[in-house]
Amino acid sequence: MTPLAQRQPGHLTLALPKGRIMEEGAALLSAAGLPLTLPRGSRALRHEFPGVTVLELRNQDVPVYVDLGVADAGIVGKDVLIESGRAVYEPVDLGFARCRLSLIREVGARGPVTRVGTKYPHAAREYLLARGLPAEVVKLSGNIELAALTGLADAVIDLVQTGGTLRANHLEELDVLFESSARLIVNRAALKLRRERLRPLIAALRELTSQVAEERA
Ligand SMILES: Nc1ncnc2c1ncn2[C@@H]1O[C@H](COP(=O)(O)OP(=O)(O)OP(=O)(O)O)[C@@H](O)[C@H]1O
Ligand SMILES: O=P(O)(O)OC[C@H]1O[C@H](OP(=O)(O)OP(=O)(O)O)[C@H](O)[C@@H]1O
Repeated sequence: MTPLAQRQPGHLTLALPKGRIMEEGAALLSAAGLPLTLPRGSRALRHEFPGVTVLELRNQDVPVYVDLGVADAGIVGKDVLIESGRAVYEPVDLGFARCRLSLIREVGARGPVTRVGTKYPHAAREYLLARGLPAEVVKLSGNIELAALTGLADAVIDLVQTGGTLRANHLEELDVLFESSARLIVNRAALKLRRERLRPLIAALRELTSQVAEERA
């Protein structure tokens, strides 16, 4: 991929994560006026449309591609953005993929928290440090709640939305670290170099998401 400054200023490169954000994210970008129709079942990782390229990435890689300027903008969960520590511009809360990052234990668990399993080690360490809890943090990759059920850890820090996973596994939420939703993120240099493409996109997404917020209220 050509570096930011060498790509045509009128062309946008967007980073979208495969998984639960992809479909709604692409639909919002289309509603905001970008000509995207992502193919279903394709193994292609890069999709070309008039004036727009979409890169299909893992969630954690979206802030990296945007911060390093390979993508001009992207969509990612606030949880992943916080964990990445990347100082990208975050102009729009898109209002979907709402969930919260929480401290979770087995119902009725007693004793000190000495080891915590999580996919979010930076956020977890910061949280534990702020509370003076000297627990070890173990980085895991999925089905995080199993760590609390099996004794791998005596608590986990993971996402909660409906609470269905907690109820199905006899777990309880003890504290909320932060709330999350999908965000538009933008490379700061691209905001200047591709101002005439990015400013209208940001404005359209703000307009669309404020409509969504009004409909919800
Ligand atoms: N149960 C949920 N309800 C609503 N939003 C969620 C839920 N779980 C995760 N999210 C949000 O959606 C984002 C993407 O979730 P998704 O399930 O696609 O990721 P994943 O497949 O677990 O990630 P990875 O790429 O690490 O495998 C998360 O970063 C979070 O912001
Ligand atoms: O409160 P709930 O509505 O049950 O949602 C919370 C669950 O959703 C996410 O998992 P996901 O289904 O994405 O699987 P994962 O563990 O592979 O990320 C998250 O990690 C929780 O396990």
